[in-house]
Amino acid sequence: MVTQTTQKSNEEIANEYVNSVYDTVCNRNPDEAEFHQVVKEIFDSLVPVLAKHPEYMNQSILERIVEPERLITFRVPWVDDEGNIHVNRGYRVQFNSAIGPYKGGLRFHPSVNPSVIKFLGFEQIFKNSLTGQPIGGGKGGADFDPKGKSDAEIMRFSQSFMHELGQHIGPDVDIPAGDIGVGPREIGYMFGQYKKMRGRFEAGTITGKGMNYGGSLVRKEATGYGTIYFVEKMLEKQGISFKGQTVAVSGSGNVSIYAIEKAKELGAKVVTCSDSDGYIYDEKGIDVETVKRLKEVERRRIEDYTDEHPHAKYFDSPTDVWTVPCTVALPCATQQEIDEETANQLIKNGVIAVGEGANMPTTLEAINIFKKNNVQFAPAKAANAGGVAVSSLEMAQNNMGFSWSFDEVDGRLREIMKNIYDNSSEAAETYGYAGDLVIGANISGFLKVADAMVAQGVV
Ligand SMILES: NC(=O)c1ccc[n+]([C@@H]2O[C@H](COP(=O)([O-])OP(=O)(O)OC[C@H]3O[C@@H](n4cnc5c(N)ncnc54)[C@H](O)[C@@H]3O)[C@@H](O)[C@H]2O)c1
Repeated sequence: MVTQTTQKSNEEIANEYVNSVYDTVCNRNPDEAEFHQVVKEIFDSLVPVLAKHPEYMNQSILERIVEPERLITFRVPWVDDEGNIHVNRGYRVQFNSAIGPYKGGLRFHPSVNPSVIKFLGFEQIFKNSLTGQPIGGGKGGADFDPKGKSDAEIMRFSQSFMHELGQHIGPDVDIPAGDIGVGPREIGYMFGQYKKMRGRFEAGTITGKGMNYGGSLVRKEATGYGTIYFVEKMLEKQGISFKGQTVAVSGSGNVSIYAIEKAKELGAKVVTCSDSDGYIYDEKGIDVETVKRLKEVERRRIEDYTDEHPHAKYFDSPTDVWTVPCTVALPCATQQEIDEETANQLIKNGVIAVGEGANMPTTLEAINIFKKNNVQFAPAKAANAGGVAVSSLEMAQNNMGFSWSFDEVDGRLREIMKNIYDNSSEAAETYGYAGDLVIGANISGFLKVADAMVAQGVV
C-alpha cells in the first residue's frame, strides 16, 4: 500500500476553502461584479486567519457571513410634478446582526441594483465592527435619480420609499442613514414619514437627522474628517504630516467637502474637487465655502465654481481629476474611480498616499499597484468608518436623551479613527502582513463578527 506523504499545509487548506466558497458565491449570484469583487478582496485576506483558526472553517463562517440574513426588494411608486406616475425599485439588505442591529446608509442613484447594495452591505459588516461600536451590517437604497428633481418630488419619493422600508426597521432592528443622493433633506422627509406611520417619535431609528430633532453634531463632517484623521495617522507612521501636501479630492458631496475642510485645516493644499460632470483645478487651493454653498445650499453643478474663482479651471471629464499632480489622493465620490492606468499615472506624478473616502473607489489591480510601489493605502472600510461611527454616537445620544458638544463628538471620532488604525495595523502585523492596512482592516473587522457568530450558534 502506498501512503500519502504530502500533507497539505493549513494555509493550503484555508486557501482551498476560501476559493470554494468564493466559487459558490459567484455561481449563486451571477452578474454581480461589485459583490464578487468585495467578497474576493475580503476572503483572500482571511486565509492566514483561517489557517491559524480552523474552527471558523468547521463552523462554516464564510458560507454564513456571505449570505445576507435578509434582502428586501420593494416597489416605490411616486407622482411627479406633472402628475405622471413613476415606479422605482427599493432595496434593503440586512446582512449581519451578530454584533448589533443592522446599520448602514441608503443610496438614491440610478446605478443601484442588488450587486451594489450587497457589496456595500457586506463591506459594512466589517466596517461597523472596526468602529468598536455594537452595530451590525446593512445597506439600502433605490435606483432613483434625484438629479433635476424638485423638492416636492424628492419629498414624495422619500415618503413612498419609507412607507415600505418603515415596516422593516426600528431602533433595535435596523437603523438606516444617508449615502449618495441621501442627505439631511431626504433623511428629514423619511423620518417624518416613519414618525407618522408609527405614531411615535423614535429618534433612534434613523441617523443623520437635523440638529433640532435628534441629530448629532459632527455627523455631517464625520466621514470626511474621519478619513483625514485616519490618513493623518498613516502618514504620521512614516514621519510625515498633512502640512505642505498637495491633495487631490474627487467629488463635492458630503464626504469630499469635509475631507477638504479638514485637510486644509491641517495645512495641506487641496487643488481639486469634482462632480459627475467634470472637475475643478484650483492651483491656489479649493475654496471650501464656495463648494459648500454651491452643493449644500444652491444644489448647483461644480462647473459654477469658476464664476467666483475665474483663475480656477474646469474640465468636463471627471475621471481625469487623477491626472492632476498630487502627493495625497482622496477618492471621495463613487466606486471604481481609480483603475490600473490611473494608479500608474498617480505614481508617476509623485503620489505618496491614497485614502479611500468613498466606498470601493479603487480597483483590486490598482490597490496592488499602490502596494507594490510603497504608496501608503488607507482602505475604505477603515478610512471612511467615521460616518457610521458618529451615527452610532447619534444613536447613543438618542437613547440617553441628550446631546454632546461638537468637541466631545469630534474627540470621540478622532479616538475611534486612531483605534481603527491601531487595530488594523496590529492585525496585519500579527498575521504576517505588517503595514498592509487592507488585510489588517479585513482581519480586525472579521474576528469580532466571526467570534460572535460562533458564540450564537447556527442561526
Ligand atoms: N456620507 C457618508 O457618511 C458616507 C460614509 C461612508 C462612505 N460613504 C461613501 O462616500 C461616497 C460619497 O458619498 P457622499 O455621502 O459624499 O455622497 P454625495 O451624494 O453627498 O456626494 C457624491 C459626490 O460624488 C459625485 N459623483 C457621483 N458620481 C460621480 C462620478 N461618476 N464621477 C465623479 N463624481 C461623481 C457627485 O457629484 C457628488 O459630488 C460614496 O461611495 C459613499 O458610499 C459615504
